[in-house]
Amino acid sequence: MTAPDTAAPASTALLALDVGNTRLKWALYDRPEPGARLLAHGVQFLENIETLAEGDWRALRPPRWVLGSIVAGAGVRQRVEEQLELWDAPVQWVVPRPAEAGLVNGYDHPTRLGSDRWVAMIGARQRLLARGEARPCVVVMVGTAVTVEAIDAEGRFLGGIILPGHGIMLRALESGTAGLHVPTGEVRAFPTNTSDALTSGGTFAIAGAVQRMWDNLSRHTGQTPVCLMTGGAGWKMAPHMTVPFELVEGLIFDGLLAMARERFAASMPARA
Ligand SMILES: Nc1ncnc2c1ncn2[C@@H]1O[C@H](COP(=O)(O)OP(=O)(O)O)[C@@H](O)[C@H]1O
Ligand SMILES: CC(C)(COP(=O)(O)O)[C@@H](O)C(=O)NCCC(=O)O
Ligand SMILES: [K+]
Repeated sequence: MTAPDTAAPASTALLALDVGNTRLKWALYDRPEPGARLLAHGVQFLENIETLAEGDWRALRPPRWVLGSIVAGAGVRQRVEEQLELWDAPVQWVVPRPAEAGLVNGYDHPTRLGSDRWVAMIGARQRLLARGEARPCVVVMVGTAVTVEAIDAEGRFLGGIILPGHGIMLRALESGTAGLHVPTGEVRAFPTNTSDALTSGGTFAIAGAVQRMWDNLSRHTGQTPVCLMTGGAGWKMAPHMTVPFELVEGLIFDGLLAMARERFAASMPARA
């Protein structure tokens, strides 16, 4: 039996969430698969989560599915879930698996990997495959923390590193010393004042860490890796990188769409 043409079409919209330690990023798509149309998107600092249901989300097309990555704590998760009560759609929070969407998880305990790292790597792998580049890949995420992951040409996540982001590095130095309370400086090759010394130090630490992982992966695979960089503070690093890289927005959302296809596409209404 087919539904009459006059019936209102059921929503096939997907709300994708990326909840980090500083900000919640969200994107609403018309369907749960790569290539879906972006209907709306936004970002809120975690302290403003309570405004979402009455604010940004109020007039949205109601999603049928909600798929999210969260690395913030249980309290934040609870607060996000309260806002999601606006709709009937239950939320699925990603838990990294041993393998998913073409990627194999090399972590000792796969579920202990940050879900944002797993989802971004799936997004990176999909992006490379879509353009026919099954090459080793370094994935850099510059957020509250910085993560640098290594994936080989076959889609195996070999391992990755975690280091403090710009803000945490500065706050750590400020709180651990007497003489480092200074304004933000410039990145210089040879800093000659405290502000520039701190800003350059943090930037070189991140750029150097990426260089090191890129070298490790080159040596391990014997191939030249692709480097994809994403995250809220990626633009700050872009002028100072020492390996060839691409700054890509929304790697996490690419990953969430690929996972959504595997989870939800089967329950999509057949297209005319
Ligand atoms: N408007 C902005 N101005 C300056 N820095 C920003 C801005 N937005 C984001 N950032 C930087 O990006 C980081 C947050 O990036 P994001 O990817 O949202 O992190 P997370 O996923 O950890 O919440 C902040 O720690 C800050 O360094
Ligand atoms: C490393 C992270 C803190 C990064 O968080 P973010 O900067 O995106 O807020 C997060 O991915 C996390 O909590 N990971 C769990 C531990 C791990 O990945 O090994
Ligand atoms: K993140």
